[in-house]
Amino acid sequence: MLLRNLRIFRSSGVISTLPITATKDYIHLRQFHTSKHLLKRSRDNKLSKKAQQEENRLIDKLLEDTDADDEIRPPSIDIREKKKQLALEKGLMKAKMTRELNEQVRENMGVIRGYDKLLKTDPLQRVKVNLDDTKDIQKFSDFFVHCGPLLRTFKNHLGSDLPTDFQRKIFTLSTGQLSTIAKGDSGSGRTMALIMMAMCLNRHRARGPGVSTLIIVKSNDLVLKYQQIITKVYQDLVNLMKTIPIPREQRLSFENIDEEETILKYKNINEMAQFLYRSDATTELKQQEIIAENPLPHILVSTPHRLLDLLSTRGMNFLKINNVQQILVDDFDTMIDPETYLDSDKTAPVVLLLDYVLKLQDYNRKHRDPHPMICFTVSSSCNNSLIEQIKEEKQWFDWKKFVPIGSFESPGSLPIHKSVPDNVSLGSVLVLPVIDETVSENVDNKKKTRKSKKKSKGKNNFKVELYDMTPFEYGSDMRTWIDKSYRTTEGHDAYYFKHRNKRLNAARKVKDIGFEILISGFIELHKRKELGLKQEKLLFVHPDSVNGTQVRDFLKKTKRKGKVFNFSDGDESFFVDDQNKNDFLIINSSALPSLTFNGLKTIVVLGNETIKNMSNFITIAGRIRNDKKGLISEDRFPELLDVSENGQRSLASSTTKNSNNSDSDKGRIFLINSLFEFDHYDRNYLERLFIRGGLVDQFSPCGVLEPGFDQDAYNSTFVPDYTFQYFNDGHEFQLDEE
Ligand SMILES: Nc1ncnc2c1ncn2[C@@H]1O[C@H](COP(=O)(O)OP(=O)(O)OP(=O)(O)O)[C@@H](O)[C@H]1O
Repeated sequence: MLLRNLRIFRSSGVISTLPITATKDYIHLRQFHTSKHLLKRSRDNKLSKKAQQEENRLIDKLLEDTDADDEIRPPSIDIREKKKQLALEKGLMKAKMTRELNEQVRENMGVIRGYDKLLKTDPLQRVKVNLDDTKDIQKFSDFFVHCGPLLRTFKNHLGSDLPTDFQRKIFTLSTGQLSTIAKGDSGSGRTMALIMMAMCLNRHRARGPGVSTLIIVKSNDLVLKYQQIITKVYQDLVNLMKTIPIPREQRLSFENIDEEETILKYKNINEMAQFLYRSDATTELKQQEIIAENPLPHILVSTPHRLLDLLSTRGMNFLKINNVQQILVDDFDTMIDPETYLDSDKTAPVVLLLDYVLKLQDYNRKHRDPHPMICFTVSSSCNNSLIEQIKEEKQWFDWKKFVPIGSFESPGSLPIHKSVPDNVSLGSVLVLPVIDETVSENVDNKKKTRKSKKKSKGKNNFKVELYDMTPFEYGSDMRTWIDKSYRTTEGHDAYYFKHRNKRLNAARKVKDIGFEILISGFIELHKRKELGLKQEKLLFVHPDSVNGTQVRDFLKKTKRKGKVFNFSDGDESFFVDDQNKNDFLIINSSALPSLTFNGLKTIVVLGNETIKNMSNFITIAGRIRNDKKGLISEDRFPELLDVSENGQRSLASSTTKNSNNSDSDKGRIFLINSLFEFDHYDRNYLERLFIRGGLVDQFSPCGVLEPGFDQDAYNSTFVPDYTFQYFNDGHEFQLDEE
């Protein structure tokens, strides 16, 4: 073989001699390299066409032989294989790098404070905020250019031009039209963020006419809240523009904005924004008339129900939402099943609406951003399975332009930081009804006097005793918290809700008595001077099974006045409005999301049943604000876990307290349950809520512990079904079913 090749080379006239040495391997190697080298040279030589053909034929043959004959192929240098291998590795490396970068972006976006130049990946390159790295404080104007006067109006409205941490994150993404599911704590400025994003948006010219921002909110009250804020800001803006005492042209250059690009181009509020909610026939008709006159408002705010009503009765030509630039959903998780999210038997109206609206969008348009930007705000109790489900089941997002805000992964599904802020303490009161001998004697006594008859009329034949529920000892071991929250068969929300529903199906009369016990308990509590409840205005939160007027009527017994919440009456400012002489504001727990009650310090919750689920619990507690603006500062949500060297997690900041709320800054929640009904499952539900809320601070309002609580019997009802194991770094653990 070797000799044959040598002959070929000689006959091609390219070489005359080839060094042959005694070592076989050396010959192979040397020959291989030399052959290749000479082959290349021979191709380069200017031979006659015929000679070249012959040359090529021979070269090809040689190459074939080279490939076929292992003897002359150097054992470890197969160039083609090597090349393939390299290409593969390069590809893999590139994919790995892209993955790593994406992960880095995703992680960093959770804590992003602005534009980080170093992370040059697709999503971040889209972010247009070009912040000076040395600048720590960003203002609204860093995110929204061309909105000078509007931002000035917002500044007047909020008393500040500094965004909250949550707002910084969501505004950063919106500058690049990046979609998000944004997790935010109570009072982090979520609602205001959406309002600003809608009002400061300049519609892409290429999109043509249409509704620019569709905002979907849970309740009628919330639509009214959006209406109130948007209308006020718009009016203030119009007034501001009227008062600027310089000619229009100069005014524009002075402000360095193009006025036509701002919302001032809309001639009136109806052109700028419209608000849809279910109401009486006249109001609904009025809403339709406004749409008919102004079919393309810049902003459309609606509840899912009302928009579905309109789309099904009037069709999509009536309301042009087929070409929106942004879809913003406030408190998305409160509109779906809070436990199973989309995996529920019933499709939630908001899901139906999003399916429909997003199908309507014209994806084939040839402008740069055909897919609308979508932002959902969600509460801090949401976990990763929400994003996973939406990814699996829905075509809503363009995932290439999606970055979540906040951490959806958490060790053991416990929150990384508190979700019930530490400006709130909770006292759990148990009410024991005791037969009141004096009243029952009077009732039984056939020979009652007229006076005693009068006295017993309308009075219960029981009195009440109040006790503190035994506070939960959280301990400092994270494994115990996880065990208690997730790993017991009977200690699950689904199990508890079934149990609770059975009780809710009881006869009306039984329920009424239960309710009466709770209110009587509150009346007794209210008398206790040391709690100072008589000097305060209180928020009364009640469950669906009673209505506000019932609660108000019962509360008359305290000789203080109550008012059932009505947004239109300006009840958000109930606690700071000195003109309002009522003492109690009464509201259903489902109506609470997104309401801001400035000055609120004390909440009374009527029974476990009022707390619908974890997210509702966070919402109730999140109504108490420690800041005059109505925000809750970030440091009120401290980290829950402190990972020590041995991988054990120790309690970072929260402890059980047995005080009557000595911290004057703290708000109080009085949760009232009837000892008559309160069983292990109720207690366990609370324990899980308290742990998952971030080890809620507890206080003891009554100073007397409940009688007869058997801690061992309770513990043995909720035994963990799983064990787990820590990895060295203390973060990871593995569940093993026992
Ligand atoms: N950047 C800001 N500067 C000052 N005040 C603000 C700012 N953002 C919002 N606020 C005010 O803080 C209060 C709460 O804001 P907002 O309702 O947006 O919070 P939220 O996160 O939606 O609260 P919730 O827990 O009710 O959902 C409002 O009165 C609002 O006007």
